[in-house]
Amino acid sequence: MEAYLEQRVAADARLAPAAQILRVIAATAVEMSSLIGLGQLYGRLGASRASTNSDGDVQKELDVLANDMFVDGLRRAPVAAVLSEELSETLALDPSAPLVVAIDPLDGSSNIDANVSIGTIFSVLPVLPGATSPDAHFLQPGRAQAAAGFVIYGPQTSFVFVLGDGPTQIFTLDRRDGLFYQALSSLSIAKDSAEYAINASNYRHWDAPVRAYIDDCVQGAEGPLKRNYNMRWVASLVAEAYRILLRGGIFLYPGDHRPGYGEGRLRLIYEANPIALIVERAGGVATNCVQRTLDEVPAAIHARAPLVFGSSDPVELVARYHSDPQFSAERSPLFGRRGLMRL
Ligand SMILES: O=P(O)(O)OC[C@H]1O[C@](O)(COP(=O)(O)O)[C@@H](O)[C@@H]1O
Ligand SMILES: [Mg+2]
Ligand SMILES: [Mg+2]
Repeated sequence: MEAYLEQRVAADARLAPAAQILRVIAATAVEMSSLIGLGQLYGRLGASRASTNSDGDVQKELDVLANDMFVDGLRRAPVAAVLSEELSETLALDPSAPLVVAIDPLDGSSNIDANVSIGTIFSVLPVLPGATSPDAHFLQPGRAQAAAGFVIYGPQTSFVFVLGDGPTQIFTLDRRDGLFYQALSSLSIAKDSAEYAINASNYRHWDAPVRAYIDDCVQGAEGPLKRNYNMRWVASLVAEAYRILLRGGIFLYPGDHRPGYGEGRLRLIYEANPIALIVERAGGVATNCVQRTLDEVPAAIHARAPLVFGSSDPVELVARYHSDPQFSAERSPLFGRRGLMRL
């Protein structure tokens, strides 16, 4: 990985600060990977604490440990401020630094004790000239990101990132020497796929267009989409994103009618935006069901956003279900009934 970073910085010296942040995150991820690998031998990392995070979620031991480890690491990088899922307010670091970092230190917390893949997601933004508060740096649309990425701690620990205007990269940790090596030389998300990921237990809470799309997937070859689908739901965004990068598919976490879930569950700045950049730079599409995620202007530092991403064909199809109910009616005689009953 070092050779890749050096080569990019040699070609464009302006990438040096972001490259330094990637190095620090990679080094911290190596430590995280080995302690996660110890599981119960280290202690109950998945145990709940008495505390809650910025969003009211009960914090797990590993959420807090991961937050402390990454924040400590970022103190050694050119970072002006850190926004973390686990901190209610932004943390000011080096006021002369050119970049800020938003981070979900531990993604997929519900999977810690279950020995299922979990991860770390981060977004690097340039400081906003003339910002009147530390929060203002983070309230930029995701297209402004200077770098972004995630680490997945699974059977393999891999570091997936974008630096500057480069394409998505995947480097995998060789646990024998503690270094990351390039796993794939070029990455391109399949344009189409018959695999979808959604938490279907929320079906009754979804809006009509999401229900219509999933209904049509479930009908398979007998339905309007005329093909059989397969479903996955890991409940770790990093694991769904990694799978989709490798073999295509669509992920949906839409807004729904549960209290507090009008904008879904995922946070725009440190979950949706970095995943969206990685997906776009690998040829995929990411939206809030209708519009491009990277064009959304965050309303608040911990704001949520509906997130749909993956292969371009199904993601664009979901947008059509939302923007044009007639489209669904034409495709599916069932939608007429759905429309009458539910729209
Ligand atoms: O439990 P649900 O509603 O299916 O939500 C699962 C989603 O929540 C998350 O766990 C949210 O992330 P955190 O674990 O960082 O809060 C995502 O990784 C995952 O996609
Ligand atoms: Mg998360
Ligand atoms: Mg988290």
